[in-house]
Amino acid sequence: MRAIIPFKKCNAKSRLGALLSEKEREGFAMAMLSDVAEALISSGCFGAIDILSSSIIEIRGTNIVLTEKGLNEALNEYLHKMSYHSIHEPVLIIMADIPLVSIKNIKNIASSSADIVIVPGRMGGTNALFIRDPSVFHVDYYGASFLKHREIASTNKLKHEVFDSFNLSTDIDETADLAEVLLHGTGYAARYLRELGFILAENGGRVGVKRI
Ligand SMILES: Nc1nc2c(ncn2[C@@H]2O[C@H](COP(=O)(O)OP(=O)(O)OP(=O)(O)O)[C@@H](O)[C@H]2O)c(=O)[nH]1
Ligand SMILES: C[C@H](OP(=O)(O)O)C(=O)O
Repeated sequence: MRAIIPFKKCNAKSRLGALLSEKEREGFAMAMLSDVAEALISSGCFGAIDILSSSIIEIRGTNIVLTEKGLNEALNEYLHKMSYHSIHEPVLIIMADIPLVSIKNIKNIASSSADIVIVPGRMGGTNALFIRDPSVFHVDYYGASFLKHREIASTNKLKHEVFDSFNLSTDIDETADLAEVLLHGTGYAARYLRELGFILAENGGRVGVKRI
């Protein structure tokens, strides 16, 4: 089985622009990517971990596949190339912005008997996708991609499962999401935010963050 992480480094996490400079957003995106890569490596489930990006990135135990294409185009080209080269191997596509992911989460997905495992992100996204046979599936991210991926699986008559997990559904997109990293994170991303001076703060009854 192989893992694929799409990763945008240039102007990464633009929705966090109110609190973090461009350089800090890139650093934070790299820290989250490192957490995801570490969980994948430690799970021992993958023969290869490929990062699809337009930037040259070095993370121990991973390969970089350079591409200038957008998210969907890059991933679908990757899947298509696997079929073209007769590589019949399941893949796990996993986003780089889910730093709470655990080794157990990865092992649970990898042990599923379904053809497709869809891990929803909050507000309609797809945070991870296990695809047993990449020749019969394509991705369609953005918008309500969770619904689109479920539809693609149904149309292709593939047995699919929805994976329910707090860690995996927590993608870090907006300012409020940073609180989840400080509350639950134990890795690079949580450390990065703390080093920048982020702490938890009361925010009208809910927990938010502030920078000191
Ligand atoms: N290779 C590649 N990966 C991408 C691209 N756009 C987003 N990604 C990755 O896809 C995943 C989900 O993307 P988003 O949540 O939109 O992250 P983002 O684009 O850094 O954040 P925003 O700028 O706030 O939209 C993350 O792992 C990103 O690094 C792209 O154009 N190419
Ligand atoms: C790429 C997109 O990510 P979001 O913008 O929902 O974090 C999705 O999951 O379809």
